[in-house]
Amino acid sequence: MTTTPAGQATRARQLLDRATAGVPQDRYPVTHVADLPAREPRHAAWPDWVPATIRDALAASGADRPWTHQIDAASLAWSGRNVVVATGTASGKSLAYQLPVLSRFATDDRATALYLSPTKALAADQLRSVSDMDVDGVRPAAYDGDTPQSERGWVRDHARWVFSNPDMLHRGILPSHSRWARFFRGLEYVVVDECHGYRGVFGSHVALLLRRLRRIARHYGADPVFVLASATTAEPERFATRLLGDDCVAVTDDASPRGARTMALWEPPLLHELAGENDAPVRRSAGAEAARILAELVIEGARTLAFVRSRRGAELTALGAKRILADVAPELAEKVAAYRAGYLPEERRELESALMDGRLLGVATTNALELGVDISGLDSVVLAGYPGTLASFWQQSGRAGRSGDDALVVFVARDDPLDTYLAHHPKALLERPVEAAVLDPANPYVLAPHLACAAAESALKAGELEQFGGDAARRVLDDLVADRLLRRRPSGWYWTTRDRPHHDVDLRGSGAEQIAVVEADTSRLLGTVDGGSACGTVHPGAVYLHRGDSFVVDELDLEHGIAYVHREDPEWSTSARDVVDIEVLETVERRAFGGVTVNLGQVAVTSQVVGYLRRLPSGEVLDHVPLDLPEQVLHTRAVWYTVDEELLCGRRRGPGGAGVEPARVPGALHAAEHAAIGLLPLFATCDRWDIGGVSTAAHADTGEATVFVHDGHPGGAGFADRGFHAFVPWLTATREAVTACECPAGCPSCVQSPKCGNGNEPLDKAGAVAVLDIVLAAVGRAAGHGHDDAQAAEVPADSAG
Ligand SMILES: Nc1ncnc2c1ncn2[C@@H]1O[C@H](COP(=O)(O)OP(=O)(O)OP(=O)(O)O)[C@@H](O)[C@H]1O
Repeated sequence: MTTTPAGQATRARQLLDRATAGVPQDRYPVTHVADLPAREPRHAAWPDWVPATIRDALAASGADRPWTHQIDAASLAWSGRNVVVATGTASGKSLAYQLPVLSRFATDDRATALYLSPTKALAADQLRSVSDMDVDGVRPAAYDGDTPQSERGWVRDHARWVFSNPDMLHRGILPSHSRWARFFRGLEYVVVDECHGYRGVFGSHVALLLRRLRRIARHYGADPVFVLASATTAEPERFATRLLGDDCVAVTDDASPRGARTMALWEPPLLHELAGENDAPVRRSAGAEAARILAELVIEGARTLAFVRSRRGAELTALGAKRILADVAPELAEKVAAYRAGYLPEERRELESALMDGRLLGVATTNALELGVDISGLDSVVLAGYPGTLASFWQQSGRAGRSGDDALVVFVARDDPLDTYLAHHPKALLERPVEAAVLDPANPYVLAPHLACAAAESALKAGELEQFGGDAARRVLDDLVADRLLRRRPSGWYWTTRDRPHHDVDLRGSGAEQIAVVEADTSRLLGTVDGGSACGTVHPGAVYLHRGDSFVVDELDLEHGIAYVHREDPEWSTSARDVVDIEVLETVERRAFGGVTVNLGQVAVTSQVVGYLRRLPSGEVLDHVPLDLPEQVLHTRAVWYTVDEELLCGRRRGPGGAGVEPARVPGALHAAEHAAIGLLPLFATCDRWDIGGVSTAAHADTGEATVFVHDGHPGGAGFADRGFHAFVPWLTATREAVTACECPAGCPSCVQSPKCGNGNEPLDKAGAVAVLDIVLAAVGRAAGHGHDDAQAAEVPADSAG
C-alpha cells in the first residue's frame, strides 16, 4: 500500500487495494499507478462590460467568483474575436459563452444567438441552465426534432437564444432561412459546444455547415462571433480555425480547481482455459473486470461510474456487479444501475440525481454520461476500454475528484492492441497532449452536397467560394453543373429544381446511401445504417443493437435499401469478415528511404463480406458462418509503405537486422498491418472501425511488399493523411504494442483483428516486429535518427530518392 508523506494511505489507494484484494501476485492486473495532484482555483474580477443583472444571475447560479479562463474567453468573444475555450471537464465552459451572450442581450434588444451541440440531450441541459437563470428578455427556446410544430413558429418569430443541433440547422433552419430573417439579422453569437466531437466525416460535414451558416447570416447583414467549447485538445486553435473556416483564438489555461486523483492502469489476466480464434489465448473481458471492480468499490461506499463502450455492455456490467453484490452484500445490490442513451429524459434525470445524492453508489454507463451532463465529484471512475480518444478519456475520468478529497480512476484494458499498448505505456495515456481532432472539409464527397445545399439556400457567388475551399469548390461545382444539378449563370451558381437537396445529406453518415433497418413483424423503422457499411453491420445473421434492445437480421435487401430484423437477444455478438483488394489510383505524396517508401494517395478499395464470427462475451469464438454478398467499391485515401524484397528478406545488408524468410512475409506483413490499424486511433482520433487495411507480399501497383491503411469513408476523412504525417511515431507505437504483449504467437491484444477477412490467417507476430524494425530503421537512418525516437512527429523529408 502506498502512503502519503504523512504516512497515511490515501482514500484512493485504499480503494485500489480493495479492488485488487485477494488477487494472486502472478495475476496482479495493475500495470501502473500515478498520482495526479490537486489544483487550486484562480479567480478573475467581473469585467466592467458585464451588466449587474447578468453578474447577479450568474453568481446566483453558482459562479459567484469567475475563474480566469472564463473571463479571458468571454472578453475575447465580447471584443468580437472568435474563440475556442479548451479546458477540462466541469471547468465552467458554459459561463464563458453565457457571459458575452447574455451581456449583449442586455444591451441590444434585437440581438439573437444560436447554440449548437452534438446531442439533443446536451442542448436541453444547456437550455435548462439558461432558463433557470430567469434573466429578463432572453426568451431561450429549443428548436430540434422534438419541438412540436405548434411551437416552431413562436421560436422563429420570438426566441432570442435558440438551442439546436447541426442536423436541425441543416434540415430545418438554413433551408427556410427567409422565415428566420429576424433571427439571422440579429445574430451576434454562435456557440458550438463540445466541438472536439466534430471529427472525421461528421466533422467535415459540420465544418461546411458552419460555413453555410456564416454565409446566410451575412446575407442578412450579420457577422456573428463564434464561441467554441472543447475538451482539452492539442492544437485547439488550429482545429477550431479549420472547423470554422475563420480565425479563432484559443483559451486553454484552466483555472478551475480540481481534486487529486490516483490513476491505475489495469490489464485483465490471460485466461488459458478459453480459446479464441485460431486457439489464441483470450483475456478476461474488460466489462466483466469492470463489474468486479465496481462491486468492490460499492462495498467500500465509493460513488462510482463505470464507462463501458456499448449499451449492452453497460447493462451487462451493471448486472454483473449486482450479481456479485447479491452474494456478498445483498443490501447493496439495489445501489447499482445502468445508464445509457435510449432512456427517457426523466429516467436519466432520476439516475443522475440518485448518483449525486448517494441513493445509487455504482452506475455503469455508455458515453451518454460523458457529454455535458453535470455530474462530477465522484469517488471513482472505471473505464472499461479506451474510449477512442484522449479527449474522451480525460472527459470521463474528470467525473472523479472533489476538492479536498482524492479520487480513484481505473483504466481497464480491453483485449486489443491499442488498449494493450496504453496499459504498458502510461506516458502515452497520462502525459501526452490530447490529440487534435481530424477533419477534411475539402473531401469532394462531403463538399458536393453542401455546395448544392448552399446554392439552393441562395445562389452561390464566385466571391464566396474561397470559404468553401477555393479550387476544390470550383472543381466540385463544375461536376454539379455537368450533372445538371446546378446551373451556371454570370451572377453565380443556381440550384435547378424545386426539390431541396438537404434531405439527401446525412451529416453523420458517410454520404453513401442509407439502408433502413426495419422490424419485420411491426414494420417499425428502427434506424438507418450507411450503405457502405451495411454488408458488414446488417448482414443476415448479424446481431443489431438499437437503444439497448437486441435484434437479429433476417434479410438484407440491398436493392431496396432495407434490412429486415426480428427481436432476439442471443448471448453472442457477431463480427463480419470481408476480403479486400486495393488499387492505387493516384499517389499524392511519396517519400523514399533506401528500400522503403511511404506514400499517401487515392485508392479504390474493393471489399466483399464473406461471412461472420459468432463470439461469446468471454471472447470465446463459437463458429464462422459463411455469407454470399456482393462486392462493394470505396474510393478513398490511404497511407501505404513498401519494402523492397532484398531489404525485407535480409539479402541486402539493411539496417533492420536479419530480415524475414520469404515464406513468412505474408504473415509478417498481415500482422504488422493489423497492429498498425489498431494503433492509428492514437494519432488520428478515429475508431479502428473507421479505417481498414490491406497487406500483400507483392502488390500489383507497387510491385513490392506493401502495407496499406485506408480511410473507411468515401473521399477520406483525414485519418490516412494523419497516419502519413505521424508515420514514425505511429509505427514505433505499433512495434511497442506488439512486443509488449506477452502472448506467444499473436492474440487480440496485439496482432489479431476483430474484423479480419481472412480469419486472422496467416499471422506472424515475430515477423511483424522484424518488418516494423526494417521500415523504422530505413526511415530513421535516412533521417539521421534512430527509430526509437517516438517523438518525431512527422515523416522526415525525402532524402534517399
Ligand atoms: N466560477 C465558478 N465558480 C464555481 N462554480 C462554477 C464556476 N463556473 C462554473 N461553475 C460550476 O461548475 C459546474 C460545471 O460547469 P459547466 O457545465 O459549465 O462545465 P463544462 O466545462 O461545460 O463541463 P463539461 O466538461 O461537462 O462540458 C457547474 O455546476 C457550474 O455551475
